[in-house]
Amino acid sequence: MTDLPLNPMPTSRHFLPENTLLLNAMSEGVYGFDLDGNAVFINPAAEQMTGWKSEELIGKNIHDCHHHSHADGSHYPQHDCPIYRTLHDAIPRQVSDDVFWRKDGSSFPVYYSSTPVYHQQKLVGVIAIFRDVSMQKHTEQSLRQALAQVQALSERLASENQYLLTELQGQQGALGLSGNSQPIKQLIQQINLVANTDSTVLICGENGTGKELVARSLHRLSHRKNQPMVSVNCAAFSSALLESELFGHEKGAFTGATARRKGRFELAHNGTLFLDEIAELSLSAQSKLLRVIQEQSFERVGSSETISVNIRLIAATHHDLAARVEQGLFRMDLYYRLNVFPITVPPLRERREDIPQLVSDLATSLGTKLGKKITKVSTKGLKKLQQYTWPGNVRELQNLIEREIILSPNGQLSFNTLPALVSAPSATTMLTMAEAEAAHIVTALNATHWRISGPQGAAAMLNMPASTLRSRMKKLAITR
Ligand SMILES: Nc1ncnc2c1ncn2[C@@H]1O[C@H](COP(=O)(O)OP(=O)(O)OP(=O)(O)O)[C@@H](O)[C@H]1O
Repeated sequence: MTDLPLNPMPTSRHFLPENTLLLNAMSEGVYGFDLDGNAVFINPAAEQMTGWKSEELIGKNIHDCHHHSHADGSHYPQHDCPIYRTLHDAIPRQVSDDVFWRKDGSSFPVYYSSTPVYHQQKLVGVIAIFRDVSMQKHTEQSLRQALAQVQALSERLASENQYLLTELQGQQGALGLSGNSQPIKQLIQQINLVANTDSTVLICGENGTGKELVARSLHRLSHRKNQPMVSVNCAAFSSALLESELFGHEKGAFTGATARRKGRFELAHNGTLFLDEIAELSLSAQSKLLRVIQEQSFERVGSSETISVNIRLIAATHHDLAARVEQGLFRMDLYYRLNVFPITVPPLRERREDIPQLVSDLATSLGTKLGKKITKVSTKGLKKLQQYTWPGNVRELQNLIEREIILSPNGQLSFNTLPALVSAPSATTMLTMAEAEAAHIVTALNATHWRISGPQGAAAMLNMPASTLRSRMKKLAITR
């Protein structure tokens, strides 16, 4: 019988001899080290990653073979190596910013762990498990580069946006509202008074006077300016569609509702909701709107879940809303809810002195849009513009200037091509405003064979919606 020492010295066989099959099958590299730091076990994955064969390394100091230098090539002393530190203090470690050197002198980034191994409660060595993380590092690097590009782009966009906003403000004055007449000054004063409150504003005025521009100014001057301003043209939707447009809908709420959709109220949360052509709301939509204004909450079409929102409401109409209340077409309670702070945008014919500045500002911005530099506007032409009644207001003037710029060969606007109806009646044949307007409408009707709507109709010629033309005809008692 051979005498066995009381505490036999552990050998490599104590390194998991039963588990070598399992270790050999692992895709991570596995090294076993004895207490001197010499290799006692190497699996095939480690061989493949480093290029060193097991038989070339067993019994040798692995640190000297492929952990001798840092990634930058500087010396890596063995006592600094986390694996060897584990051999001495038995503390497990994980490292993700190191490299291993291959037999051929190249290196690869590794993630590794060093774990102490015990036999009969005595430390006998360390197991190091490592993975080649070149791919991950490469992907990480690409992602970092992509992120840096996205950040640079978004910074550029933000500064371009800031630049464009400044340009726009420079071109059109603080509010984008050209004009210096008393009515415009009063309008700007009202805007400044109410902009930074949460009060509902009702903007009234004829078509093309600048109601939407006023709404945008109110939003831009409010504390909500960095939140969205969401616009809805109530005349553009049928009453059924308008409800889902305003309040959103659940999937399957109606035929064609193939997905859940947020409504404009939800989209405008914390911002401003601009309801244009408010008079066109159906009575059913009016009562729903009233509830939202009262409770600041609503349900999506097809849902019973109540959604709360914080919204500043601005409404606009070219109709006389009070008259529509009298006619039973508009709910009185909603009218009072909307009419908290009414603003009336004056028609262009009541502020003709603004026409020169409007022409100058509009010609500059339209010239830029059309790629033409406008150098001159004839005084005779300007006078003609100031004598016209402008039923289509600033929009009509804008369209006229655009046409004139397109037709002008030399960057000079003379307005010679204006139809006869634009020229002023002589002093002896001076008409009242209503007479002039009626005459203008009748001329357009005659020219279109009394067709009101459609692209060949008088409304299109006058740059106004057919409904507006009909109501003007009614007001001015124009019949065929
Ligand atoms: N004071 C102004 N200064 C410069 N541009 C203006 C002014 N008023 C209106 N405009 C321009 O005229 C056009 C018509 O204005 P806007 O759409 O705001 O009118 P609106 O009253 O909302 O018209 P509608 O009732 O038809 O919706 C816009 O292009 C707008 O920028």
